[in-house]
Amino acid sequence: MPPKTSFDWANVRKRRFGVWRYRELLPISDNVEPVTMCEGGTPLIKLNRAVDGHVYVKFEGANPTGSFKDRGMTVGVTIAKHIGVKGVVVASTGNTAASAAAYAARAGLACVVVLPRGGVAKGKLAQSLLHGARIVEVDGVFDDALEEVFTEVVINGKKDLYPLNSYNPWRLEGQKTIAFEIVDELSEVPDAIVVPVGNAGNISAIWKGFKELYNYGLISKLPRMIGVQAEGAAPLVATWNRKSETLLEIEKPYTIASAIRIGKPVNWLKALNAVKESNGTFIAVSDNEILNSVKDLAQYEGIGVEPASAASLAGYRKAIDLGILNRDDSVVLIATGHALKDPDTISKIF
Ligand SMILES: Cc1ncc(COP(=O)(O)O)c(C=O)c1O
Ligand SMILES: N[C@@H](CCOP(=O)(O)O)C(=O)O
Repeated sequence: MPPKTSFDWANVRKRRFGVWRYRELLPISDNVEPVTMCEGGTPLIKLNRAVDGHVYVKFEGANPTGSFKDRGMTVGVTIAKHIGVKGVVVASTGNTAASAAAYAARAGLACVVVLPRGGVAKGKLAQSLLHGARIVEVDGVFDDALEEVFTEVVINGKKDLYPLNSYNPWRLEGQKTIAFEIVDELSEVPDAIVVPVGNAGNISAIWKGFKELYNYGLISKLPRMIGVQAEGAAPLVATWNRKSETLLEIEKPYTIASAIRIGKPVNWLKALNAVKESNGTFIAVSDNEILNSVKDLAQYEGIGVEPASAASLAGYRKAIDLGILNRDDSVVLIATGHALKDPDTISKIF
């Protein structure tokens, strides 16, 4: 017998479509007021021309700051405000920073963003500035920025700044609602979910969401989780392919998709478990395949995404070629961020 929950699809569907529709499945008591901007409730768009078959894009670029990070931030910043911290801190390739800055502003909290110098797309940097974050730049890549947050804030215990990268479990609680929305809208579970992977929080969170629905008896099957990384920044693909029990880190990750230019994903073990338990896999795609997918989503479907987001379409195509997925499988591709985030890279396509 599955455990009991007061959650009921018919009831929750009376509420606005978005993260807080699923409040019964978020571990936050009713008396806590959310810091929200109506995040989530993003479009699930069936692809007509870029690929054949039953393939949908979950367009997370439609969130308030233009990426899926807002789902995690609404919950994380709600908790930060509730526990009474002065501010929040994140390391970021740009989207986490933009989202943290916006939600902190809304909550009246300070925000410090630690960024890899020269490694953040223009649109994202502008968002952090716009929302009043304090920007600290470090030499190196995202992993060095996260190390800085770990040593300065977590290890040295600067208690007035609350860390909000995706090792913070509240972030994943918000992001798991992607799974709830997919089931809510399709009224069934797709055969596979294809997710671009960087720090590996999102794939872990989405799997957590599906498993919760399953464990509560609200769905009767689980999807396969397919994680996609860029060839030059694919520590999880290497770890998976070589069946390593420790993470095979990449010291100098590089890909044109700066959002997933990450060599030491903090959620690597959760992500490996998600893929293993779901009978999924990790796939590497080239920068060219990513850029072609950006163009195809834009020009065949009208969907404008930043490069990292298009890794899901590139990964889907590769999964079909390799026989990992069939053309008649129903598949949801997570398109993680909006095209306007990274105009410079996109203009290089043409
Ligand atoms: C646009 C975009 N796509 C994908 C990812 C990867 O998500 P995750 O770090 O949760 O694996 C990120 C951030 O890391 C991102 O900003
Ligand atoms: N691409 C991410 C990297 C950090 O991810 P997080 O989910 O751990 O915050 C970003 O936008 O910074």
